[in-house]
Amino acid sequence: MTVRVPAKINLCLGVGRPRPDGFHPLATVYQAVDLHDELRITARDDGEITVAVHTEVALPEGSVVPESDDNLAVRAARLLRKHLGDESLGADIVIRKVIPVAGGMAGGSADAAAALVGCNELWGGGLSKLDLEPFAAELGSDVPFLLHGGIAIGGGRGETVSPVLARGGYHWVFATAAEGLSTAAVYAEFDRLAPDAPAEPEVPDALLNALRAGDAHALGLALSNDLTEAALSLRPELADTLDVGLRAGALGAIISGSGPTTVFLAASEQHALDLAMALTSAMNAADVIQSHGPVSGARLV
Ligand SMILES: C[C@@](CO)(OP(=O)(O)O)[C@H](O)COP(=O)(O)OP(=O)(O)OC[C@H]1O[C@@H](n2ccc(N)nc2=O)[C@H](O)[C@@H]1O
Ligand SMILES: Nc1ncnc2c1ncn2[C@@H]1O[C@H](COP(=O)(O)OP(=O)(O)O)[C@@H](O)[C@H]1O
Repeated sequence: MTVRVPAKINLCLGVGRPRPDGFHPLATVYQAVDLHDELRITARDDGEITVAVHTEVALPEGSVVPESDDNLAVRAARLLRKHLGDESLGADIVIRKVIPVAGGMAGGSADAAAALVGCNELWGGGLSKLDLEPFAAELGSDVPFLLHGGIAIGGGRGETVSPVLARGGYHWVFATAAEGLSTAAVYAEFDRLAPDAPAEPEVPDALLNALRAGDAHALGLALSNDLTEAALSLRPELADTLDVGLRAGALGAIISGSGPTTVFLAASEQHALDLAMALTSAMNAADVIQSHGPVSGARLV
């Protein structure tokens, strides 16, 4: 069986001061975008769960996608099996990795969501996506969103998702970086730079109004990310990439999640092509990718 699962971007990312458990309260709006990993999963009846990764993107320096029990897809399969209570259930998982690794686009979380959906089907678990949500949340803060996809508000530490009234589709350009960024390191830098962050961050009304109206120009102006300063402090050169996109007429430019991928909103497919050309010519990105969203979450094909 094959499962396709998208990457995500955060249209806004409001971050509060850390909770007693160390996680940061978030007020974010996720959008799933047309950049997919694919998992082929076959059943085995000896209780073994294996993973192989075929990487179709340049891996950032120093990054690896583990082909071991540390892979988030394997952790997801093991967690589901524990719930189903049958140790003889096994699977061979082959990941075709297209989502940039350690880029702030939730590629590992996407694979975890896909493994939950695929193994549930393969092993006859009979669980709905809603039933899978608690397992998703245990695996990572942005895994529940990737079960559903589309556009959704993320609250709590990112794991509680609720739908957003939105219309229209959006054209995006992504610029990836040669070196990944650790999510935990960016949050730690945020704590250093913003000791007075609010206890309860909020989603800006302007963003929700832009989505309700399907207005790309208004959305471009409303894009925001509270981790920007922290990501730029660790990677100052990302400011140049954001500048290149804005000078080339992007409706908005932000860092994706904890970075280092940068995200640019275009007015049309042709405009996205122009932006992509400008970003490629500037030669400060590892790769430049055109995409669109929203798209649906993890699904069997
Ligand atoms: C920043 C975001 C924005 O959507 O995405 P990425 O840039 O990683 O894709 C997410 O908050 C990342 O979510 P995810 O990658 O699932 O994080 P987790 O595995 O739950 O946690 C990894 C580490 O990030 C920090 N963390 C994560 C979420 C959160 N609300 N507060 C945190 O402080 C913690 O240090 C934690 O140990
Ligand atoms: N299936 C997977 N795909 C990608 N990374 C994974 C996977 N399983 C574990 N990881 C680990 O998670 C780290 C974060 O990767 P990723 O989810 O791609 O980025 P981000 O958290 O920035 O969105 C990687 O450096 C990798 O070591």
